[in-house]
Amino acid sequence: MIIDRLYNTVEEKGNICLGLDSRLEFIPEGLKEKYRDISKIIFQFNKKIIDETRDIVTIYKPQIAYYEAYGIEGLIAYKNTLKYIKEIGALSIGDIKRGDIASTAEMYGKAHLDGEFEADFITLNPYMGMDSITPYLKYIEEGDKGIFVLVRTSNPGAKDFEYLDVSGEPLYYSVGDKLQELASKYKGASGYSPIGMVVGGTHTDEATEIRNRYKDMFFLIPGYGAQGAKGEDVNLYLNDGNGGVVNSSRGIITNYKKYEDGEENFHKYAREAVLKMKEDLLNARWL
Ligand SMILES: O=c1ccn([C@@H]2O[C@H](COP(=O)(O)O)[C@@H](O)[C@H]2O)c(=O)[nH]1
Repeated sequence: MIIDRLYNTVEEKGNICLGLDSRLEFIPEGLKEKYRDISKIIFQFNKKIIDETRDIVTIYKPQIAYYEAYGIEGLIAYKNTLKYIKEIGALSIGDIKRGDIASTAEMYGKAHLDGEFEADFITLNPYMGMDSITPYLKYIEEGDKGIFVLVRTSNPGAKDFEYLDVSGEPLYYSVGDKLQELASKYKGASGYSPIGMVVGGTHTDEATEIRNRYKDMFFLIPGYGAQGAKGEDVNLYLNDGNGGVVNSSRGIITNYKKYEDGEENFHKYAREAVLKMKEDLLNARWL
């Protein structure tokens, strides 16, 4: 199962999920002058970063908004990035956060777990209910794919709805419990399911409770770096160093901007940021 591949890659390389939120403002001028076409500029930026980090990164997560924003050219870059990640034998999360009625969800599944935008995992928004999730199960059963569903997100606005009281508990537990029930039907050798949860690393008060309640769920943990979460925060969401991948996007891909020679060496500074993050996570584990 894809989740066992992810689990084993975490054992081998650690927890880093590198977010490819590759907006043009984040791309060095030299690369823009060299390639000119937006699709090539973005793809070459991603490729250089992937090539420089593939031995220390567990999974790559392009966020589709950063590609859609540039129209067809951006989507070509999105497609080619996912294709390249697959070609080199690395893992991908298509961060698409879709959620719609079943007949529409079927088409999202076809596009993002099978079609031109095929990724190993995709992110989903469960707000419309479990019938917006079930159309993706056939890709888990037959296509060896996985999903990460939003449960308690990293943004400040998470408090607006996700924390609303439902029978004495925050709403995110209603979502989490339903997902855990569904996930229990699909378990890999690692003990985890290809149905995982998105749990932001920026809120820590409830971290231990969430981790203990969903001990057997694999987490995608955004919020590290640019949004303020630190190693000791995100570590609360891991299970002895596994059971989750920690995403950082801006913190890695724009690290080069801090250096005078950054533009020519953007990929090297991305690697530096990954190494620093790995060390931070490792230190947090032994605190
Ligand atoms: O709760 C969530 C869910 C998804 N994200 C996504 O993760 C990255 C974070 O980027 P940074 O630059 O590291 O802040 C981005 O693609 C978000 O769309 C999230 O932040 N929080």
